Amino acid sequence: MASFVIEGGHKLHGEIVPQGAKNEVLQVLCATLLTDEEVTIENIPNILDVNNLIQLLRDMGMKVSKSGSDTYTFQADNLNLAYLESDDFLNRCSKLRGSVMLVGPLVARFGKAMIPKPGGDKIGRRRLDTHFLGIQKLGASFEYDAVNGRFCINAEKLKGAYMLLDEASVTGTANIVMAAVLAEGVTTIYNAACEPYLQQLCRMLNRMGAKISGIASNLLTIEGVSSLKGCSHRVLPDMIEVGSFIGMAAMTGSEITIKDVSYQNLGIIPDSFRRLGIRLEQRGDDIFVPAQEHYQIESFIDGSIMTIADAPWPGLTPDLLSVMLVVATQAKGSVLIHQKMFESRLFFVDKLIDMGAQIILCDPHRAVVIGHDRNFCLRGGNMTSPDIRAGIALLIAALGAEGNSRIHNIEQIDRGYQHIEQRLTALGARITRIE
Ligand SMILES: CC(=O)N[C@H]1[C@@H](OP(=O)(O)OP(=O)(O)OC[C@H]2O[C@@H](n3ccc(=O)[nH]c3=O)[C@H](O)[C@@H]2O)O[C@H](CO)[C@@H](O)[C@@H]1O
Ligand SMILES: C=C(OP(=O)(O)O)C(=O)O
Repeated sequence: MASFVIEGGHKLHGEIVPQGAKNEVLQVLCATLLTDEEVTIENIPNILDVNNLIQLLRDMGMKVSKSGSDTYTFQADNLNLAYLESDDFLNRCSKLRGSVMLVGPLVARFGKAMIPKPGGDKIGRRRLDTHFLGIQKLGASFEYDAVNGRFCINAEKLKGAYMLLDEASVTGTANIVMAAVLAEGVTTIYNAACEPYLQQLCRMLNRMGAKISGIASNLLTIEGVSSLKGCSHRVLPDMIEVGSFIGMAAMTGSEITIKDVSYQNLGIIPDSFRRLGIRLEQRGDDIFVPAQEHYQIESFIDGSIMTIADAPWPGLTPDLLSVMLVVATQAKGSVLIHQKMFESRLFFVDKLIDMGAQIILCDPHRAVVIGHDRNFCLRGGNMTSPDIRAGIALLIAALGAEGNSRIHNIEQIDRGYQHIEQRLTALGARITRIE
């Protein structure tokens, strides 16, 4: 397990460019399975989760060629479907949440798919009912093979259907959409998730010849087509990285410009940081965060304590709450951080409390942060990153702390943040990777 050693207390300064969005890439990579023609994707980040999925596709027989530093072309014209039965396939899928989205395209194009319980962060229950119920509605059968610990999905033919999802699952909606584009007839998905990740997937599929309408809403209508063709696609900047950098600037009192953020696709994220008192300016398509010694958390209009809570898009993504919680530890005022979706994502606050933060963990979903207004500086600590976003949040805490910190298990951070120590070192951070 690799770790980071961080010398805290240094101001950062300069410009940083966000990588392509991890959660979008995982979707569009799976969608390349839907055609035998070439699909070229630009702005693919060099991160563990994405590299693992690309390798998985290669092992399935996908032709993959790299035509630029972040551009790849994929062609699924001669897949080895027998590989899906192998232990190697199941082992690799079980390490990666995104692998669950192989089911939709495989069942749509080849009539069968195989999947173990997928990996990803251990941040609470992560059920797959929405995926399975949706694909079943299209006519596929699901069987759980307890001996090999895998789900086997089969369909002679998929047929369009109406469905009201039990929850607006991000990867669930992507999976169903990818199955429905090649189904016969019309599929209507109500209570669909509509994150920019999904909007991008649907736009790419339409460029491939799919007929999806209602993009960006929670009601998608998909008219099935018999085949899809190749296309080119550019991945949006990673909104979670953008939010992480806003938090990092605030926590370290630094002036940073985050370049080319695709501001119109950030939704409520900038305003959510503003509610913590953080000033940020939109400059063209960049975000400028000025150096701020103090920032004051707003109250609600009736004077009651601010709550920052997650919700399905266009609500606030749960993936930024850990960062916002850390930032609040040095704000003036108090805030309730309410992580509604996941029940095991806030336990990392113990580490922040050890560093001197004032936090009350009310229950697994809710933590109250009483900001220090920089009257007390967090002290460096020795900690382990439990999940990707707690990992980056702890890194931000360490950058703002006095003294040295060590963060173990940084593979969690590497899952989603490209060359993070080099990019932050270029801004003036002191981070060393210890293998
Ligand atoms: C690879 C990928 O894209 N991962 C993202 C994806 O995971 P993923 O697609 O796995 O997450 P889901 O959207 O399915 O659900 C996340 C959690 O929220 C709960 N839930 C979901 C919808 C809802 O309306 N109500 C509700 O309570 C679910 O029960 C689950 O516990 O979306 C999550 C929610 O934005 C993000 O944290 C993950 O980073
Ligand atoms: C929870 C996340 O990732 P995954 O769904 O891949 O575990 C995340 O990106 O914050």
